Amino acid sequence: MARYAQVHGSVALITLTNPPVNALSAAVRHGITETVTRALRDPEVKSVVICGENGVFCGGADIREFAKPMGGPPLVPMIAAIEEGDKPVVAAIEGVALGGGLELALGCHYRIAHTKALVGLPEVTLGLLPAAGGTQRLPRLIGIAPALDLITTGRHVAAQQALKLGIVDQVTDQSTVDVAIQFAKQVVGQPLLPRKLSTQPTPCPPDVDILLEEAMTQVKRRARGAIAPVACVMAVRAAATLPYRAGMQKEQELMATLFRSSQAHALQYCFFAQRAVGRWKLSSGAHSGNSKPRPVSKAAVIGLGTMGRGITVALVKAGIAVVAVETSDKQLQMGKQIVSEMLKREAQKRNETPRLDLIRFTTSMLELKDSDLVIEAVFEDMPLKKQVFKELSSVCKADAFLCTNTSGLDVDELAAVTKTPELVVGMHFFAPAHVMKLLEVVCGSRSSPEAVATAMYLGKRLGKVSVAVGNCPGFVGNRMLRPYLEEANFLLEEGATPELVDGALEEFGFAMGVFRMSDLSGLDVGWRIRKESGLTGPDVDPSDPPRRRQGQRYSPLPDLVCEQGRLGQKNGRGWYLYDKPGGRVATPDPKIHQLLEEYRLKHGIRPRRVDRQEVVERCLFALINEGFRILDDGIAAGPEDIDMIYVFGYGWPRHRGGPMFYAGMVGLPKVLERLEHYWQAHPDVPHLEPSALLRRLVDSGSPPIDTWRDFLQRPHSQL
Ligand SMILES: CCCCCCCC(=O)CC(=O)SCCNC(=O)CCNC(=O)[C@H](O)C(C)(C)COP(=O)(O)OP(=O)(O)OC[C@H]1O[C@@H](n2cnc3c(N)ncnc32)[C@H](O)[C@@H]1OP(=O)(O)O
Ligand SMILES: NC(=O)C1=CN([C@@H]2O[C@H](COP(=O)(O)OP(=O)(O)OC[C@H]3O[C@@H](n4cnc5c(N)ncnc54)[C@H](O)[C@@H]3O)[C@@H](O)[C@H]2O)C=CC1
Repeated sequence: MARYAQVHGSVALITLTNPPVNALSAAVRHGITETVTRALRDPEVKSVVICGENGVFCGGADIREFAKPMGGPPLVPMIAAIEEGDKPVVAAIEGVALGGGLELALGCHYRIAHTKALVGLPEVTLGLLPAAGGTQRLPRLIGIAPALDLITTGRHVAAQQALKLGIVDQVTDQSTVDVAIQFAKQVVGQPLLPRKLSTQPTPCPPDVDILLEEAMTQVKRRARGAIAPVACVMAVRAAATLPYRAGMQKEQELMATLFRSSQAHALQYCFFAQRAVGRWKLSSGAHSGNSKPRPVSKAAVIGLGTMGRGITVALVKAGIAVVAVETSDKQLQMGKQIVSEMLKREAQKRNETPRLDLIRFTTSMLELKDSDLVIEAVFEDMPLKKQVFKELSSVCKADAFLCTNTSGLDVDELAAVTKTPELVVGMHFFAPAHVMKLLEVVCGSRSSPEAVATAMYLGKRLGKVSVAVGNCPGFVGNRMLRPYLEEANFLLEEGATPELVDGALEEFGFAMGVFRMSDLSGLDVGWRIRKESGLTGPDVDPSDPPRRRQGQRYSPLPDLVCEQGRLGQKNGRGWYLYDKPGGRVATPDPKIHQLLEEYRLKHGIRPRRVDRQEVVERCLFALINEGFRILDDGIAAGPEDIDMIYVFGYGWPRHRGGPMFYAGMVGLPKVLERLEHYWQAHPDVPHLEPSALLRRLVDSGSPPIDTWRDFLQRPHSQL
C-alpha cells in the first residue's frame, strides 16, 4: 500500500506502508502506480517525495511473492513512469533502500538519505540480479567499476559512502522527509532530463573491455559455481555496450533464467531459514517468543587456546567486558599477547581503538564472582571439564550462566556436577571464533528456557547465526561430519587420491575439500579422539581385523598419516605438502600416493577408478543420511536448522541451500536409491543404511521440505 498526502500546498508525499520493511508487494506496487499517476495529473502538485513508513524506505521486492504466480503491476514500467514524468520526484531514504527499493529510488530524479541509511542491490545474494533497471541505471549513475562491485557482491553501502559514490545527492541527520520536501520545492523548474538516468550515457573508461573481462574472471573464481554473480557481470556489460532499451532487454533475459534456477530457490530458502532458526522452541513449550534473555554485561572465558582467544575477541568487539582465565602465567601471557594482536588488527580494519581495557587477564578463578556468563574453552577432556565446572559452580554467583564450548561432549554430564544445572548450556563456536558466523546452542535436558534464550541472544549480539540443538555426541554439525570424513577415507582406500576427492567437493562448491580442511584443522585432533575411543593405539581390540573396529569398517589411513609425523598445514605436511609449516599453498605429495599404493597392496585392495559423481554421492549422501537421523532423533528442530549449521559453520555452498535442501532438490527417491546402492556394496558401513525418516518421506511421496517436521518420529524431543 502507499499513502498519499499533499503537503506544503505543492508537494505530493507518497509513503510506502508495508511493515516491517515496506517490501514492494503487489499491493504496494499498485499503491505506488496509483499515487504517482494522481500526483503527475494534479495541476496543484509541482513535485513529489517518496518515503517509507516507520523510518524504512524499502527492503526491495517482496521475496515471499517469488514462490507464487506474479500479480499486480510490474516494477519496470512502474519505475519508468516515475522517471518519465515531468515533475521532479525525490526519494527520502531512511533505514534501507535495498534491491527493488534502491531501483525505485534510482527511477526518482533525486535521492536524499539519512546519515544512518544503507543502500544496496543485494539481489545476487538471492540468486537474482537487480532486474528493475538496477543493472542499467546504476552504472549510468556511478560508472562501471563501482557498479560492478555493488551488483556482484550485493554489499550494503552506508549513506556517506553512497554520497561519495554519487548514489545519493545529499545526506542529512535531520528528518529526511522534511529535508526532502524542502528540496523538492527548490528543484521545481530545473531541467529534469539530466536527472533521468535511462537517458544518460554510461560513463566508460577507455579500457572498459579489459575491466569487464577481469571482473568476470574474478567473479567466476569467487562464485564457486554460483551463476547469479556471472549474470550480474553480463548485465553490467550490457549497460556499457548497449543502448538503454537493449540493455533492459538483456537484463530481463538474464533475470528470466535466474528466476527459474534451483540456485535462486536455494538462496531464497536460506534467506528465510536464517531468520527462522532464531525462532527456537523447546519440548517444554518454551520458545523464543515467551522466554526472555537475561542481560550479559560481564562475561568470562576459561582457557585462552585457539577457541578461547577468538571467543574473547568476539565478546570484546560486542562491547562486553571479559575476565579471561588461564592455568599459568606463561599461558596467560601468551594468550594475552595473541588476543591483543587480534583485537588491534580487528580495530584497525574498522578504524577504531582496540578495547583492551575491557579484558581482565588472570590465573585466578576467584575473579569470576561477578560474571554474568562464563564460557569454558579448556581442552576437550571430560574429567578436566568436570573439574572446571565444579569450581565454577562454587566461585561464580548463584545465577551465573555456565556455558561450555565443547565440540561434542555430554552437556548434561557437565551440568550434573554443578549446583545449577538449569543454568548450563553449550555454546559451540567454530574456529576462528571471532570470524565464523555459526553458534550451536546446545540445550541440555535441564537447561532452562532463560539459559537458552540468553545464549541465543548473546550469539546474536556477537553477530552470529545461533541455532538451538539437542545434546548428543557431536551435536548436529560434528555428528554429520563423521560419516562424511569416513567416506572420504574409504574412497582413498578404494582407489581415489586426496586431490580427486577434494576436487569433486570443491567443484560442488565447498571452499575446501575434506582433506584440505582436515589439514587446516590439524590431523592430530581427530587422531587424539580416535585414540581416546580405542579406535587406534594400544587400546585396540587385538581380535579386530586391521580394517575393522567395533564390528564396522574402519580405515586406519588417517592414523598412518599421523604416525608419519604429518599433522597437516601447521607442520607443512599432511594429506598434501605445503610451501612451509603454516603455509597455505598445498601441492599433491607423491609420498602420499606411495603410501596409498603400499597400503592397498598390503591389504589386498585392487584400486579402481573412482569418479567425481561417486565422491559427491558417497560423502554427501552419507552426511545427509545422518541429518535425517538427527531430525528423527529430535536433535535438530527442522531441516532449516541443519542447513544453516552447514552453510554458516562448514562452508556448504549457500547456492545449494544446505544439505537437507539439497537432498530435496536432488529428489529424495534418488538419494534413497543411491544410499541403498552403496549400502549393498558396503554392508559393513552402517552410516550408508538409509535412515527411517528418509524412507518414510519417500513412502509418503517425497513431500516438500517445509512439511518434513510432520513426519518426525520424536519432534523436538531433545530440545
Ligand atoms: C521476473 C521477475 C521480476 C522480479 C523483479 C525483482 C526486482 C528486484 O529488484 C528484486 C528484489 O528487490 S529482491 C529483494 C532485495 N532485497 C533484499 O534482499 C533485502 C532483504 N532484506 C534484508 O536484507 C533485511 O531484512 C533488512 C536489512 C531489510 C532488514 O533487516 P532486519 O534485521 O531489520 O530485519 P529482518 O529480520 O531481516 O526482516 C524483518 C522481517 O521482514 C522480512 N523481510 C525482509 N525483507 C524482505 C523482503 N524483501 N521481502 C519479504 N520479506 C522481507 C523478513 O523475512 C523478516 O520477517 P520474518 O522472517 O517473518 O521475521
Ligand atoms: N579448535 C577448534 O577448532 C574447536 C575446538 N572446540 C572446543 O573448544 C575447546 C578448546 O579447544 P581449543 O581452543 O582448540 O584448545 P587449545 O588446546 O587450543 O586450548 C585450550 C586452552 O585451555 C587452557 N586450559 C586448560 N585447562 C585449563 C584450566 N583448568 N583453566 C584455564 N585454562 C585451562 C590451556 O592452557 C589452553 O590454552 C575444546 O573443548 C574443543 O573441543 C570447539 C570448536 C572448534
